[in-house]
Amino acid sequence: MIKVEGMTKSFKVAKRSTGLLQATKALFYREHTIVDALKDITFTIEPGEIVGYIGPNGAGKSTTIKIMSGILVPDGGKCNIMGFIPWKNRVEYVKNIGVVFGQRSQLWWDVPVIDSFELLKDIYNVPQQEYKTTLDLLIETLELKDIINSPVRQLSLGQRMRCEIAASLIHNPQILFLDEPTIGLDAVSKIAVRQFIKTINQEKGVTVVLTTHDMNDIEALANRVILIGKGSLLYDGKIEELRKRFGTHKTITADYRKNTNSIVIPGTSIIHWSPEHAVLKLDTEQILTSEVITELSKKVDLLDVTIESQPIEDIIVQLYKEFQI
Ligand SMILES: Nc1ncnc2c1ncn2[C@@H]1O[C@H](COP(=O)(O)OP(=O)(O)OP(=O)(O)O)[C@@H](O)[C@H]1O
Repeated sequence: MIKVEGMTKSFKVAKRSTGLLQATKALFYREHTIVDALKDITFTIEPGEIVGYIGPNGAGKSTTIKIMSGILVPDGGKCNIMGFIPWKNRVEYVKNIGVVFGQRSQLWWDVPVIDSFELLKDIYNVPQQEYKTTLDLLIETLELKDIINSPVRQLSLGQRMRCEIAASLIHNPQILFLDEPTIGLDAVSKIAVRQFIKTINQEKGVTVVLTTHDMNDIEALANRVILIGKGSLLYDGKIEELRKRFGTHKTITADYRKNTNSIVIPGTSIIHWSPEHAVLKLDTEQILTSEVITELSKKVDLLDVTIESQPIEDIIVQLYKEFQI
């Protein structure tokens, strides 16, 4: 459905000069630097997938989304989405995609939300009956009933984001590009947005490409991640695989009957210890979790044990360090 091959994009950025002399010079002659936003990016996305497109600030995520939505033209490489070249067949192509930029609004600021929806219906030529069915569904699932008649400027960020997502789906697209859809939202709104993305993916088969800095979004939604850094693709695979390969730390929390001997188990480190409670960290490449529990039960009279895998957030931070991005 989405095929990106060897995609490159650079930006020419004017160097900013400091000092009066340099600023005067810059009036006549401007120095430029080239920022390689994307270097040889290749991936394929199948219909019905939810893919998390992640990377640190400035990695090239938004640039990729902009190219895939037809807003930007790459310098090199190929991009074929549902048989379209996004920036060439833009008018026809955009009927098939929905785009949400969390930091920017596609709704008209001063008019009631419903008027923006009506306008989008006309822009995309959505038949009245189809529009009504879609709108009813969006109003119900995104809980828009009480806000749809308010102008966008009066909405909270969470309310606006729900309207943005609805707006991107008015024309029933098969692909949804979401660029940081949960940025700045409170916990409840984040969960609502995630739930909705899941629903349209499962019930309507919409393919979703999602960029986010919130790893909870990724864990809740994506089963595959594409990691980019400094414009290069660094990892493309399943989240479980990412965990297996990079998330080798586990935390074991144990409660036991009073025992004043400290707990030393090779392959583990003690994060916290008290006579009735201990928290150990282990590296599964050095010792199995089951071996640690066995050793623990030899040393203390266990009452309760919990095992926690390394949070995906930690794994990603570790990856950023490893790839030096
Ligand atoms: N219009 C532009 N002009 C000049 N440079 C740009 C432009 N757009 C992006 N860049 C540069 O390209 C690089 C990639 O930017 P991009 O916005 O794609 O990153 P990102 O991964 O989306 O970052 P963030 O997480 O901060 O949103 C950055 O170095 C950025 O400064």
